[in-house]
Amino acid sequence: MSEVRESIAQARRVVVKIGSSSLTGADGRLSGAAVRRLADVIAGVRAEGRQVVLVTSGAIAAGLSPMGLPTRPKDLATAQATASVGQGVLVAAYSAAFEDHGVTVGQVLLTAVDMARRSHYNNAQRAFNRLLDLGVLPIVNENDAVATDEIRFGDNDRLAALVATVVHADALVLLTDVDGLYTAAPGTEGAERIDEVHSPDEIGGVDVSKRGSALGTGGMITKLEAASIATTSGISVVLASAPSAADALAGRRVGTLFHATGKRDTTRLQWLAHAARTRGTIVVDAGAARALRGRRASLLAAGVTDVRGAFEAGEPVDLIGPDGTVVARGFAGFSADEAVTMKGLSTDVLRDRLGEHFAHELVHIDDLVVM
Ligand SMILES: Nc1ncnc2c1ncn2[C@@H]1O[C@H](COP(=O)(O)OP(=O)(O)O)[C@@H](O)[C@H]1O
Ligand SMILES: N[C@@H](CCC(=O)OP(=O)(O)O)C(=O)O
Repeated sequence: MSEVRESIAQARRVVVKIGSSSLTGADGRLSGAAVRRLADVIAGVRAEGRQVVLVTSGAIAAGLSPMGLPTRPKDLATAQATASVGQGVLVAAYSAAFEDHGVTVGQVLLTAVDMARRSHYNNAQRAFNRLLDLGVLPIVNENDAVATDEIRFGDNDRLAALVATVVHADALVLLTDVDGLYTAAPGTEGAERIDEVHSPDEIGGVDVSKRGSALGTGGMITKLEAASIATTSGISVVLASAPSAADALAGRRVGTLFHATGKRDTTRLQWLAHAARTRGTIVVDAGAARALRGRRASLLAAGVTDVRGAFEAGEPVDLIGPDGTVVARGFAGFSADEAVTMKGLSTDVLRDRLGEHFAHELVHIDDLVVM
């Protein structure tokens, strides 16, 4: 067994994600020392000529003190306000820490829609590429201040995996408060660290049900989802503890390595096929199902017989045929409520009855993947 994980050691473009639990002290507040330690490690990686995108949680944790709050707020509005205050504090802490290394940082705040809709996705991709070309370190977080319950990721694990696909990263390093994936939650008797995962089947029996820390949101479940998104897109993943960040990035045998299973340079559509949780279902007639299977056409409202679930425009939906089999997955061009009023109508009728805005595909051909 090789001592160095080449897929990580050789990675030229790396997305590093750090969770709230690793950025906070015992009091649950942002730890300046933790921010500086991470900045030291990332500056070292960049000095080797590698490019890094940092996805960092911690906005809510950083907002607790200025807002005079003892614990993470439960209601969405207060969480949004706290994140809005804390995000500035968080990025200021990183800016100062990276300035000591002569590294300029740029803040990028994303919502789930930015990762789903083609136009937003392309826009984000262009911004990342230019920041990296200019030698800037992009610092990413979810745009918590405007993300509603329906559309928010909530955890940053899946966001980090999607960012890794957007920037065509070679590797994704997830830093957390535990030194890898265990066969059961750490502390459980007999739980052992898993060194490498070659395929999802190997970890089918792993218990990830135990929640993470009070500040972290996703626990291990969202980390495994993130690993699945990235590895099926050809990106190797290491899950490791924050103190072992330097070793993890150097490819030393710390944490858990998830080997890439898919091809590199996949698009957001492969993510859609493999890992997206769909928010609803659009039932199509036999003709539309044939056209979709032949990858010949967008889905028009005329071919839709039923709409199920509650989805917003831009969210992933299953497209199923009259026999109930999933034909394709796509990003909906309209919300479920809108789709219900549009179903079965031709484009001309939609234009006449509902106006120009509705005279469009329900799912554009560029926004769907045949299953
Ligand atoms: N099988 C498992 N292996 C490792 N950790 C697990 C497992 N099941 C649950 N966990 C929990 O997941 C936690 C990490 O998730 P979380 O607190 O959300 O971290 P972060 O803030 O870094 O996203 C660990 O502290 C651990 O308690
Ligand atoms: N966007 C939120 C992060 C949410 C969160 O806690 O994520 P994580 O710690 O990665 O599970 C914040 O900055 O507070």
